[in-house]
Amino acid sequence: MIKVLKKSVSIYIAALFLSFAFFYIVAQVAYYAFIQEKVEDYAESILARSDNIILQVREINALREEFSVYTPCSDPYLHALRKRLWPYPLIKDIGYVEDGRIICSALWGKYPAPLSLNVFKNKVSRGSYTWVFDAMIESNITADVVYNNNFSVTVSPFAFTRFREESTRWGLNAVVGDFNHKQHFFRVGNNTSLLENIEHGKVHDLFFIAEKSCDARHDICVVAGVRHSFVFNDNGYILVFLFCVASLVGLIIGALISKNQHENQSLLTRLENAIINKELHFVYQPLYRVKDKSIIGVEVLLRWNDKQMGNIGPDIFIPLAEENGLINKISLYVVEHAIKECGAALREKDITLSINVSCSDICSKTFYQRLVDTLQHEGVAGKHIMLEITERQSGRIEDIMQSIQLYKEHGVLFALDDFGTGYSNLKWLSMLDVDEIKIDKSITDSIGTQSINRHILPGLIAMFKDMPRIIVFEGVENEAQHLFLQGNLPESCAQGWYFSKALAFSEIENLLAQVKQTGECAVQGADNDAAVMTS
Ligand SMILES: Nc1nc2c(ncn2[C@@H]2O[C@H](COP(=O)(O)O[C@H]3[C@@H](O)[C@H](n4cnc5c(=O)[nH]c(N)nc54)O[C@@H]3COP(=O)(O)O)[C@@H](O)[C@H]2O)c(=O)[nH]1
Repeated sequence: MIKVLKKSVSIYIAALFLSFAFFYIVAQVAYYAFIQEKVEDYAESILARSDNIILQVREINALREEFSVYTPCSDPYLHALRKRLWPYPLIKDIGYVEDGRIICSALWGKYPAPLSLNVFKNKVSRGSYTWVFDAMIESNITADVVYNNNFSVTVSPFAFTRFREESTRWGLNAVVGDFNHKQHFFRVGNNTSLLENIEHGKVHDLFFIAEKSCDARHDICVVAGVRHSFVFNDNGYILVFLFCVASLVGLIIGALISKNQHENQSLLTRLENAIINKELHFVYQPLYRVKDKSIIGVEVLLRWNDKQMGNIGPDIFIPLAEENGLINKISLYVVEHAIKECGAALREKDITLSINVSCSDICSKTFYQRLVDTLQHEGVAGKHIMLEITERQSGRIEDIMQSIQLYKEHGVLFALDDFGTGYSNLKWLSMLDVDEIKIDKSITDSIGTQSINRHILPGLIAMFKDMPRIIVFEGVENEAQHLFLQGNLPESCAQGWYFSKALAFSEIENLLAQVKQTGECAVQGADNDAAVMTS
């Protein structure tokens, strides 16, 4: 009980941990993508704004001729400047420049003392324009001014306010420069020196997201960047939300796994008890020779009828037994009880009993000894037993090859099951000394259909025609399949619902008796079959 409880707790802890890890990673990746997009938008918006300013400056500059009719700095001149300035939201002022000094402007009128633009150091010359960044126009008033000849345009200090606000809010940085980033015009943010270093490849920082947006027309580039913070540093609500979702998902997954484990565990315990209490029983499916429908043997198939859970198919409990180390116990049980049940019929009718075994059974000394002892005890010759193996329960093929020889000393036969599937293939066929090859139902199903497997059939038939092995087609369900086999491989054998479903032992006894009484089909032994196939 404590063990089960401990296991359940571990499952819940693991599920919660994985769920937290999953949501944490997803949140981080999503947040990274979000921030990257934001930085991209930021760079593009600054570039668009810069482009816009340049266009407005050029536009105003192109109209300068209309002021030339007035005396510079006269009232009509200033009035014309103000009128021209009005429709440009990103331009704050237009001024008249003489010898690198602004004499008057639309906003300030005539300057009491001309404003010398030559004293400012933060200057960039671009063609006929000179940009002066952070020019101090009045005490505490700075702005970017661009001028050429007698004309200056002052960019609104609020043109980039939005970007400064965004910078404060998200920690964004931007550097605006020329296309090759040799000249930097202006910067936004507190971490622009790191951004510049990253941009110039001097520093590599995985956690700094940088994006570039350029416009070749205006020879301008904006590099924007931000240090990637963890999603939870920025928003506690997201942390709480993620914690709740991850806990819920973790608990649901934990409960599902626990339930599944519990069910499997109880099924396993039930199976263990069923073996101990001999509650498993057998049905037998006959194998027929195709050409005359005579019975050459029977395959024993295990059935389990649990008192509480009802019928549980071998496709469920055999894999469960394989996964949990119970398959050997099951095989021992089958060998002992099925040979005992069928012993007389095998001897009298000279047929084979096919038994599904796992590769680990064949290599097990206990299994070998139990089979030999049972054969001796029941007085059944080894040639009446056909052990069916498949690569599904794989083992070392060299060990299996060796073990097969031991059984062969007692005349026991071997069949390679499920041939044509991934579990049984030519490599195994070439390496193992088997007496019978059972062609998987998926190949039989393709007879007379458009299935892709039908392309395999002609090759298989050609290959098996000359092969000294008993060939059994599994899962024959209709007459068309039977007729096809009769026409193409009459010496082969078949098993399937077309002939008979798996029957209780008493029914098999009746069937064998009828066959003998009516004399329709001669019952032949495996030895005869082998002889027929080789001839
Ligand atoms: N190791 C052991 N494996 C065993 C044992 N008993 C059964 N099994 C394996 O379980 C798988 C499912 O078996 P089962 O449900 O019994 O199905 C068998 C036949 O009923 C089915 N079959 C036969 N003819 C037809 C048909 O015409 N149509 C159709 N849809 N199904 C058909 O095929 C199964 C037999 O397959 P095979 O063993 O490959 O010959 C199955 O893998 C069994 O091997 C056991 O005691 N030990």
